[in-house]
Amino acid sequence: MTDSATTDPSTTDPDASTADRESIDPAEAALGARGLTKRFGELTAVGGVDLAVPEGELRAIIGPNGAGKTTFFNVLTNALEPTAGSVYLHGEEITETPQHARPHDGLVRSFQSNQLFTEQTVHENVRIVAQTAEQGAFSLDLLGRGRDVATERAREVLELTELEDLADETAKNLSHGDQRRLGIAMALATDPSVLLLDEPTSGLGAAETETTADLIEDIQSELGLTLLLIEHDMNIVLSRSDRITVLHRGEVLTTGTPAEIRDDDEVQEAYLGERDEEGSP
Ligand SMILES: Nc1ncnc2c1ncn2[C@@H]1O[C@H](COP(=O)(O)OP(=O)(O)OP(=O)(O)O)[C@@H](O)[C@H]1O
Repeated sequence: MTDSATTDPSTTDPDASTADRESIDPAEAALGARGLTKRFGELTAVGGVDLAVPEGELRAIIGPNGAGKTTFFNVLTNALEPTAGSVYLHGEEITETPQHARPHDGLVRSFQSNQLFTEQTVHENVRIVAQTAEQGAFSLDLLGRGRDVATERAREVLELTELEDLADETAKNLSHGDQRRLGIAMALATDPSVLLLDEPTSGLGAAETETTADLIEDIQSELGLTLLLIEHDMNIVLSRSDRITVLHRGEVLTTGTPAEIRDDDEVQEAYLGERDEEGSP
């Protein structure tokens, strides 16, 4: 885990703005956002969010249902065009970069199960993505070098994600948890520097949740990736994240270390308030 707690001004200044709670400027972060906003008509799903994730940090994004987490991911990747604000990747502004070009810059989101090539093997799924990522470098690839590089990359990624034993299995036959793992492997095949994971453990049982969390921690430490993770499982969030950003009604409620977030009254109120509104105990 990265030790960034010592530079967190929110520990000394309770009135610090949300931007001040970040230890660095968004424009200098591995992944940054400034004033990022997405409106759907009258509804502001994401309203002026500032985020600055340093290199190598595992940052979780949490918040009650409807807080804007998925919309925030969508505007970071330009799957949805932001209404306002800026996005930065390794110090470069990428707000105008189209969605399809962002993996080339290193910003990648894990593949969802509906994006798998279900009739292909696990190895083919990863190789196809690796080869597509290589295409720029090997566009006149008459000797098939791109395919060789992609095959080798797929082998490395399957080893890293512990999918080698399932390499020849057809993707549609995988368990839910292994399909999630394959979605992460496919993202890694593009050689990202910043990886976005949207609820990687949702719908998984306790054992598969733990193995997926172990995998996420392993790939972060082995590849030195910067990771942004939307996650509902608070045990995972509190035990695995370096820092946590809490979204509430489209805005950053606070950012802090797991210990700070666990003890934050405002965070507890946000979650409890939401439960009250839903009528749950
Ligand atoms: N395409 C859309 N058109 C209109 N409203 C939308 C759209 N996408 C999301 N919203 C609304 O924006 C708000 C934020 O939704 P979002 O899915 O980003 O929240 P979330 O924090 O990811 O929620 P959950 O934890 O339930 O997945 C919600 O009120 C949602 O209904």
